[in-house]
Amino acid sequence: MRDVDVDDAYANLLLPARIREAGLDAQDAAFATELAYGTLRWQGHLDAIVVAAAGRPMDEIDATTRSVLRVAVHQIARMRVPAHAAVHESIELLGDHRGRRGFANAVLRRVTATSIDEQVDAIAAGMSADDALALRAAHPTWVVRALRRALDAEGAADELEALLAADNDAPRVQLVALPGLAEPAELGDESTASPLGRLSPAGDPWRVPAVREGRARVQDAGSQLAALALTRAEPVAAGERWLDLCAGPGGKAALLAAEARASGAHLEANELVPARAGLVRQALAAVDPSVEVAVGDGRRYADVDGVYDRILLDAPCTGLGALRRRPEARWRKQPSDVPELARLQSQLLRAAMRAVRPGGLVAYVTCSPHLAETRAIVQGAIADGAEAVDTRAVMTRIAPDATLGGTGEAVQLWPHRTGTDAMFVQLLRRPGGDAAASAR
Ligand SMILES: C[S@@+](CC[C@H](N)C(=O)[O-])C[C@H]1O[C@@H](n2cnc3c(N)ncnc32)[C@H](O)[C@@H]1O
Repeated sequence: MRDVDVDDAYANLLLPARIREAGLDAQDAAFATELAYGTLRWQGHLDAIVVAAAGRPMDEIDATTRSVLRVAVHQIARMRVPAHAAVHESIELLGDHRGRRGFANAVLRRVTATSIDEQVDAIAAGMSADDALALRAAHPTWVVRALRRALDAEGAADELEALLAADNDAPRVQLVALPGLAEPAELGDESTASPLGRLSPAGDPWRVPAVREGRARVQDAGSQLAALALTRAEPVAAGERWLDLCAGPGGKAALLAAEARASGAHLEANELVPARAGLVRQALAAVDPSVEVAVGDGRRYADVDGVYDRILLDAPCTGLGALRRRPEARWRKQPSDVPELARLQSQLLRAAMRAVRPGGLVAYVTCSPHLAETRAIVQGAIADGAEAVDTRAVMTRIAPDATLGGTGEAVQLWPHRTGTDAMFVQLLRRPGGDAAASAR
């Protein structure tokens, strides 16, 4: 917790390694995971309780004590750990540092003196309605507002609380059976929104042989649907050239590569960050090691005119649609990230629309429902001449049972409806070319 707090470590990379080092059994590993991920998801909420009890802001509490207090209050507020046990174990984590122990003891005595609900009600009194909702649902207020605007755009603002609750639920791991290499039935019995997907059986997904053998992967069903929208929008002609423009770490590239192999298309991948390009190569190794992975800024494809038949632009974004999978992410993002990302997204989409051939398809995808990263970017491309393809019709054909959101011809998936991350998908066609070229 301290490494995430102080060094900006990623919990989902750090925790599995720490659990392995500690040699925890499955039950203790599950408990440690809920302690860490739950505390990180609820951090803003827990901090408000700690600050009220401590009478000082979090940044005036040393990092170790801060982390210990958050974990302790999470156990008291949200897990079924008896308060005396949570307090005792937490204080022990502070070793023999008398100052920290005394302070933490005093704070936790206050926290355990009344019910958590009463404390939260007292903190919320006098707050604006948005701030109070943000406190109760443990999201920053600007994120609550952005999510409400995105839901409101499709007339579903009344689903906001359900969405916030879904963000706070630990999601089950979802798997994809790579076409031509594995069948979904090999992965388990519980289906997902994707025709290629299954919920991972409880425990480590590596216990599933197809996952160990690289024939299946961990992947959210929303990501699967986004990739399939591009590959299955219309028939593939042998020899088509596909590009995954922002491919790292390679989840969708692996699925695109399997789809390309099955249909006689050729995939190329590109990624800005060299280390992430390495992850793309790893992801592709079991599917098609011959896929070329270029390293560089995707905006340079603006100089490549009309070369590709299909391009996936899974754009760098705020990730506000995947908050349930990245426990600490919501507290790290800033509203000021949005305009900067939107500028990059527009430039990348302009490059993709140039690099695709006339009549070819670009899938613009984000794992964020923020309207500035979704609708506004697509509207910009359409103003520049791109043609919107009815993505809803394509997705309905691929996933007939999924409850699709979105406005116009775009698809917006939602965790509380489809059990997926909140992926946004819009297929765009470069004007010109002829219909025959699309179905060569
Ligand atoms: C949303 S992620 C892509 C996820 C990937 N499609 C997958 O399914 O695993 C966006 C990626 O774009 C990369 N990126 C950021 N800026 C870029 C740029 N200017 N050109 C190319 N890639 C970029 C990021 O490093 C990141 O790996």
